[in-house]
Amino acid sequence: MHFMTALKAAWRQRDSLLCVGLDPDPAKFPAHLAGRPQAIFEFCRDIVDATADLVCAFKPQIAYFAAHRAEDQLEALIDHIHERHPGTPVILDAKRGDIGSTAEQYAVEAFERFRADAITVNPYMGRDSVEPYLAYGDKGVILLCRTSNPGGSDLQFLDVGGEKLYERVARLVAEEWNASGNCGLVVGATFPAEIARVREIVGEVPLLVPGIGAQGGDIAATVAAGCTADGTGLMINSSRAILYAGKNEDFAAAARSVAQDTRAAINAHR
Ligand SMILES: O=C(O)c1cc(=O)[nH]c(=O)n1[C@@H]1O[C@H](COP(=O)(O)O)[C@@H](O)[C@H]1O
Repeated sequence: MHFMTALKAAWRQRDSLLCVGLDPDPAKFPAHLAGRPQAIFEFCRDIVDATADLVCAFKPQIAYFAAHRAEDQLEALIDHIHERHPGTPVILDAKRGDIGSTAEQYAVEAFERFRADAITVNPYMGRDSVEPYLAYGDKGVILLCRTSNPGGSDLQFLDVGGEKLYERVARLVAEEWNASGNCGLVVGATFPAEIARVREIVGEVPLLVPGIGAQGGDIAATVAAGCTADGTGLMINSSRAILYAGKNEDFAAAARSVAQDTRAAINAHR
């Protein structure tokens, strides 16, 4: 299924703009998982099973798996999501960016090895570095635009001939790179004014918005700035605040409870 079709269905069917980020850090796992060879998979699987009916997407962050030589567990996790929770889009957060021939390999990795429905990509190297992902017409390509971190301003806020660099990225994506309708943009919840500006530039293009929860972004301001006229258009990501809500064997139930509250807080402002 086309990533955008699945995303729109998930927004509607789950009544949710919440994306749960899967950033597994074994140092923060409940004690009963210590030393288990598949702990990363088991932790994420239980979070996924406890929250799937509440989300519009899951976003596994590849570094948290690769750092622990656990790419096989990432593969198993994405397979699990597709099999047990069909129709739930999986965004592989890899923030790739390289010359075309290398990008082709990254695209194979994301879409064929890991079977992700979408990937995050850094647009800094320009169009030919993004084309290998765009060539998978049914997969989502979500480009960094105005990132949530303080240092994002170092480059993204530079004036590039009468507009800021992040505005140029938004315009390029909306007007040129999105010919197949499979692009999205990353805009941090920590910068609601820029979410509004990006929404103004890109029309209905979906925005992945990390930065609520642990990074302190404002849910009400994010929703007000970024929703489209039909009350959708956003994948609002929270990772640590949901994953580590509980510290014991009931961690998945604790995660569900925070995910429920977060979805309700988002929906209260749509
Ligand atoms: O592309 C991303 O997902 C991303 C972009 C950005 O600007 N800021 C940002 O925090 N992220 C990711 O979103 C997640 C945020 O995690 P929490 O702060 O724990 O909710 C992490 O996986 C980050 O890598």
